[in-house]
Amino acid sequence: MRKPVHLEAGPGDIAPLAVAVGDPGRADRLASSLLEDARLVSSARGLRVYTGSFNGSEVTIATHGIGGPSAAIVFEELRMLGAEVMVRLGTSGGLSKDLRLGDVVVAAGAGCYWGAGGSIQYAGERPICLPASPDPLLTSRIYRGLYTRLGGRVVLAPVLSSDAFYAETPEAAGRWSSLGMAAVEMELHTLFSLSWIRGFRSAGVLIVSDLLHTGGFERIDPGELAGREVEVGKALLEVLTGEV
Ligand SMILES: CSC[C@H]1O[C@H](OP(=O)(O)O)[C@H](O)[C@@H]1O
Ligand SMILES: Nc1ncnc2[nH]cnc12
Repeated sequence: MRKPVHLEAGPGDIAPLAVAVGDPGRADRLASSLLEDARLVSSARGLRVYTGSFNGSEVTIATHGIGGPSAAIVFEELRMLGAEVMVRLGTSGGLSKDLRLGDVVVAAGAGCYWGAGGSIQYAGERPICLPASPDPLLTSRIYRGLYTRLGGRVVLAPVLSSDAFYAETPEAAGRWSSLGMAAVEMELHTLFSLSWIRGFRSAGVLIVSDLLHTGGFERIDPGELAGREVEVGKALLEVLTGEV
């Protein structure tokens, strides 16, 4: 197996259980609010990675940056350093009219534009469609655990991983929604595809931070999002480190 060339962490710095986030500020918040004895094990390129403990279990909280290609490098290197389970805790734009700001989407799968996110380059010379599905048992456990802990504001549905945040339009959002996807984000197609290629378990949990179906790109208040990240992060870590 190759050695990491981006993360500065070494052997023993990464826990088997990793929560991955796009925003380094979210990694800071989750580590300081939820982990005991958190230590910063990498900050190369501003992608801060912490390892500490939650409920007596060792956990890594890692930043993967924005977009599939950046995220793929971090997922690959976390795997090289010993991660066996990776759960992305991200934000997303709501496509389904049933979603409100702050709701949570647990990803049942991820679509993408053909060739997006760097994933296609893993598919070989005559590209095939990679299976972009999370670990089904882990996903079911997370969905049930979050539904109970977050008072039901949780849906289980496929999402779209886009490569172009500012190219999204209400029309595109309507089309994606009509194809069955509840929310749009940017890295889960890459995470799910890689999980089967590299042999780790994955799942995706997304807080709805903006609504695309309203046409106005309505966005959550930053303070409310920060609080919701910690609330959802705590519930997620309880599920991931608990029994069953
Ligand atoms: C809001 S900019 C796009 C950025 O946000 C989403 O996830 P995260 O909040 O974890 O960064 C999306 O997937 C992109 O990474
Ligand atoms: N509209 C959106 N598109 C992609 N990623 C997002 N993350 C939060 N909102 C998003």
